[in-house]
Amino acid sequence: MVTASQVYRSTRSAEKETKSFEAAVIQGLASDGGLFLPPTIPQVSHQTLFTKWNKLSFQELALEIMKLYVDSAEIPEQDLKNLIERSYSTFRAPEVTPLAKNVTGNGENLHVLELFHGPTYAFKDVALQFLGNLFEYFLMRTNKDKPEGERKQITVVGATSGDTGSAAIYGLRGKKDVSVFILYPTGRISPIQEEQMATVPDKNVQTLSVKGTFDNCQDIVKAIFGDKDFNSKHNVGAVNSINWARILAQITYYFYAYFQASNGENGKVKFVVPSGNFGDILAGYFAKKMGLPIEKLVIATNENDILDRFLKSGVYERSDKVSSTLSPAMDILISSNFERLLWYLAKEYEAGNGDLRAGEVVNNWFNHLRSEGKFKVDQKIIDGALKDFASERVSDEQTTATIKKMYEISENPKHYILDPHTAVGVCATERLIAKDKDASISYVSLSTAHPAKFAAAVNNALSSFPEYSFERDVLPAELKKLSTLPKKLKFIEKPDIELVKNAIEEELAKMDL
Ligand SMILES: Cc1ncc(COP(=O)(O)O)c(C=O)c1O
Ligand SMILES: N[C@@H](CCOP(=O)(O)O)C(=O)O
Repeated sequence: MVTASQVYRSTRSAEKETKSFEAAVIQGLASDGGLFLPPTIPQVSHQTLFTKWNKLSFQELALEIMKLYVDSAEIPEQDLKNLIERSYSTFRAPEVTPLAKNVTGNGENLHVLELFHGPTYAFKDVALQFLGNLFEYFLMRTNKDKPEGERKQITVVGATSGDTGSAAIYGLRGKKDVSVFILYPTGRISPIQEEQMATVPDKNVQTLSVKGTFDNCQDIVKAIFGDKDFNSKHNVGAVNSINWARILAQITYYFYAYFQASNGENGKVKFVVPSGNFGDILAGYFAKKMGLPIEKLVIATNENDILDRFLKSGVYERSDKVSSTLSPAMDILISSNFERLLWYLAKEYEAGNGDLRAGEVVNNWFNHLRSEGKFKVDQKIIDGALKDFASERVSDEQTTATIKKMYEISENPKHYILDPHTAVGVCATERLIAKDKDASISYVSLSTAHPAKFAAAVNNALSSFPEYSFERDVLPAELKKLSTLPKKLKFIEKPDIELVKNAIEEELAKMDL
């Protein structure tokens, strides 16, 4: 029997009908421009958490969590188990997302959750290795026994500020009946991030370098989803955290890390998440609402601080200009996934727990955002958000200082090197430790990328140390060789949807999928 956590509704929907998991994943963005979510978040008892789940492997946890959101009539348990096993077999760490415990070694209980052991050295791999296999699973089932020419094909279109792009490409490269087009802002990602995308030779992959910002790219992707003719002609698919499967797959490491940090007990654990599009920490929100007793979810932003400003003012307002920072993957003006949190808050505090009323409230807020560039919520919404979230804003100067300090003081291991996004989180974590003065609290700071992806920021912080060498201490051989490979890139001279659609159709015509 399908449950209310295994069907999906748009954050802006006033429709009674809900969609299946497969429909939500394949469609990506709802036709009303909203994001799909489960109207009810499933609950897990403390007994289950602390007598069963606390003993499970990453893969076993992923299965137990995903079963709660996917009806077995849609994906039989054994198939889901196989998808999970295959998705995480590509990770370099047997634990998939290992926790570096007590990194500073001075009783601060500062643990670093290493999410970068996947194929592209960023946390996006955890979801996109799974999503790539999920797309393939659904397409193979849809196309079973269909002759060539009648098979359904998906045209995945994504926007990246650096990491989603390569993770999506590595998750979908070479897969049958799928083409992948990734848009990124020219000159606003690191050299290695560009090389990771552009050096993939697979015929079903094309990277588009767009002269503009990430927000321009994200707006174009959302507009393409809204172009009914183009979408119905090409079956556009989403790999950004627009796609619910991205959030679902990221829930696992919050449970896994909590149990590692608390030694499987019911302890006080705070998670600090370097945030931009809000997809990563939103998965932590689902874990918390499912019953994992997380003390607090802390949003750590760089100078692009819409999330920090909202929690402190209740105003969700797009800044005029995006700041280029040392943590470019978070150089985002509008956090796409925040809408999902707002729906749950609207449902609880504005809509009398009504799904459709919540959709109306969210729709109104985003109509205001579109027409006036901002909207303000009632204090009860903010008070509700603050029960689960806190936020900190970290400058570039503080980011660099944190990379330097951690290199100097870390004990487990010594000379621990942070990428700038992780450093934003660790800086925020150290503020919490100083503020809380509570040795009973464990702090899990998410490390969202390997430092090798951000050479400029890491070298800027550490080059004064005579014993430090980026080539020797940071850069893995498989990333080092990328600079020697030919690049496959297409330049789009301005952030224009028609130029992008034409480029996609030009390349599709050449692809023999
Ligand atoms: C390395 C890195 N850290 C942090 C973030 C922020 O994650 P989210 O966008 O899910 O908030 C991103 C991407 O956005 C990223 O690529
Ligand atoms: N920082 C992201 C931006 C897109 O975020 P997503 O989670 O919606 O894919 C990136 O690395 O591209």
